[in-house]
Amino acid sequence: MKKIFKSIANSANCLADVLFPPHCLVCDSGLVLGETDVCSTCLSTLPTVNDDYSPDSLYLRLSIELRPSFVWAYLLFDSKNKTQKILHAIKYGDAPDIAVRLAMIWTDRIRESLVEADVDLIMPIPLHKSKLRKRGYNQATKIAEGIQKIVPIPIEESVLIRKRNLFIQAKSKRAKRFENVKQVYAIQHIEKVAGKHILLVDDVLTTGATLEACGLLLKNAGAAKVSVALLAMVAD
Ligand SMILES: O=P(O)(O)OC[C@H]1O[C@H](OP(=O)(O)OP(=O)(O)O)[C@H](O)[C@@H]1O
Ligand SMILES: NC(=O)CC[C@H](N)C(=O)O
Repeated sequence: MKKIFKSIANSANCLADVLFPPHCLVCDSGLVLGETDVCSTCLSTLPTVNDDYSPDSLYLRLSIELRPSFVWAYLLFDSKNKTQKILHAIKYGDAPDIAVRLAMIWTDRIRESLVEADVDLIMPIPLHKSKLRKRGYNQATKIAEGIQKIVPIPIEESVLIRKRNLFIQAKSKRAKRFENVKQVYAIQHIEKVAGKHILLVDDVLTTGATLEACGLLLKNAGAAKVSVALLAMVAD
């Protein structure tokens, strides 16, 4: 029975591909066999932090108080660039799979340093439960899943919580972003944090206010080290 349903679902997918051929999320060209979400040309020409920008500026955006052990960011985000299109598709366009895939590509490149960093737990920046219900997934969790497929570190989602849903960072000006994050995040089950090296994961960093707020909560709860991994960062 399961097999019959599977083959009906496969045929429906094939029919949908014929009627509505898939297009690249970035350049809108038709995708060829083997390509999903983003065409290989766009994938190979995405602006990356290391190639196009100094990764040191990411450290500078996070406070001395947080002092992350490692910071990683893959793509450079600029208004109207390819990265913005991808991140908007991930966040607002119901395209979570590309988040997993990009995280896998990127983790494969940094695999050695990630293994060496000896991280105990991955914690995606949480969404408020009402937003999670509406979006259907947390984009940061999808990125964490991609990382985990390459380097198997447990993902822990019961510690960091988003208790208020009042603000959207993407719509706020710089100073307001630091105000927004106060009182928004909280932690529970702090026994899971003590002495651990935690890798905080998010889709994009702009001011660093979100990571800072969550990272300091974890440090104050006894985390031994906090590191940071971002699919993208906004250029200064
Ligand atoms: O570095 P910052 O200035 O803090 O900005 C980064 C944050 O902004 C976005 O969240 P946003 O509230 O826009 O969206 P979401 O909750 O809908 O994912 C993004 O997902 C990061 O979490
Ligand atoms: N949340 C962010 O800071 C994303 C950067 C940008 N404002 C965008 O969404 O296009």
